[in-house]
Amino acid sequence: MSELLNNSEIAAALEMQPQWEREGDTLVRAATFPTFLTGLAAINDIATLAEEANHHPDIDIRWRTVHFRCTTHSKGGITQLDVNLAQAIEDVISKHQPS
Ligand SMILES: C[C@H](O)[C@H](O)[C@H]1CNC2=NC(N)=NC(=O)C2=N1
Repeated sequence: MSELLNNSEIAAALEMQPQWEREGDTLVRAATFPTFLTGLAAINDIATLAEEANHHPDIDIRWRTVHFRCTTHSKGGITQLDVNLAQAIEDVISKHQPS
């Protein structure tokens, strides 16, 4: 699960997650929320999932826009853990958007 993915595996994962992009050894996503506090509520939910997975995104909060970066620091690149985390983050982002 935490072995480095090759380029085609990463490309296939991104096909499933079109909101995410690859920046070198990291999967990245910028999400804009209705309010600053909504963004923080989403981050709180993501933090719980990250703790459960023992795999954590890098998070950069810019008012209502939150930048997520997923990479496996201990491996120095992208693993299935990052793909799974990106999917979990995407699900939380969707839940915190206006219906
Ligand atoms: C001991 C090590 O820090 C832990 O296994 C986890 C914590 N969360 C982590 N998160 C991420 N993104 N990469 C890691 O290598 C990682 N390691």
